[in-house]
Amino acid sequence: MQKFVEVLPDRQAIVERSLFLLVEKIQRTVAERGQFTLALAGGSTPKPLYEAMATQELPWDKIHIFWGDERYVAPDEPESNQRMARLAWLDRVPIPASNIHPMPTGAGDAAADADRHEAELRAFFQLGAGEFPRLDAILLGIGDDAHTASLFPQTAALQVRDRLITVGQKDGQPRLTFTVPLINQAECVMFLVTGANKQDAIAQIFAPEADAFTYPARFIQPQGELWWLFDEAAGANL
Ligand SMILES: O=C(O)[C@H](O)[C@@H](O)[C@H](O)[C@H](O)COP(=O)(O)O
Repeated sequence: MQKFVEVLPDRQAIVERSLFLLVEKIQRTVAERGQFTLALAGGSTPKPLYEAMATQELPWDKIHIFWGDERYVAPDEPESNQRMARLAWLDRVPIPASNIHPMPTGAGDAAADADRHEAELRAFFQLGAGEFPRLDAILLGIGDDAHTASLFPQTAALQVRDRLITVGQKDGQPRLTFTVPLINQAECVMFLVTGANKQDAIAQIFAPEADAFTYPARFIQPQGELWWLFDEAAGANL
């Protein structure tokens, strides 16, 4: 694993830096392998990056979009991560509809939809039993409780090691989420973190010793590159 930690002046600087890194990776990977697989973070932090991605001239037919987690709501609900990314970005570029792979939330049963998405990913990546796909990039955020994706503290999702997709729980509400092993298989994981309210979580995530079940982002140790992009407020104690 190669780890990169950058504290940037503000949110706009994070947008510009992450845009540069992502566009460069997309162009290089598509040139080398003809495809780029990217999983999006939800929440509010990445939205300006998604808006900036919508302005880029990229080989959209070679880019496949996934989500690292999804609230268990319909895709037209305000809390939907899929809805945010489509409005900010995907509806504004000529990416084929078949290149967009949202987490299903329509079965009325989160576990059934998790199984369905697991099967979709296994088919897309043509996986054999027990294999995990290596996504080219996974974008992630951090909650002020040090959760990432929908891997929340002291939840069963943190222990799942034999699946790609599982059901996370936030305050008793189900969410679909990438598992720790799926995230850690990635070529590149990029955390985008802003705001002073994340300082304590970051301190625990970067501490030499701390309990990963209490601070779940500590479980994220990808095979490839690990990028942490902070604004000064979030990265003040680094
Ligand atoms: O579905 C979600 O909400 C995200 O995937 C979640 O993990 C998010 O990245 C963090 O909670 C940070 O959220 P903010 O960017 O809004 O601070």
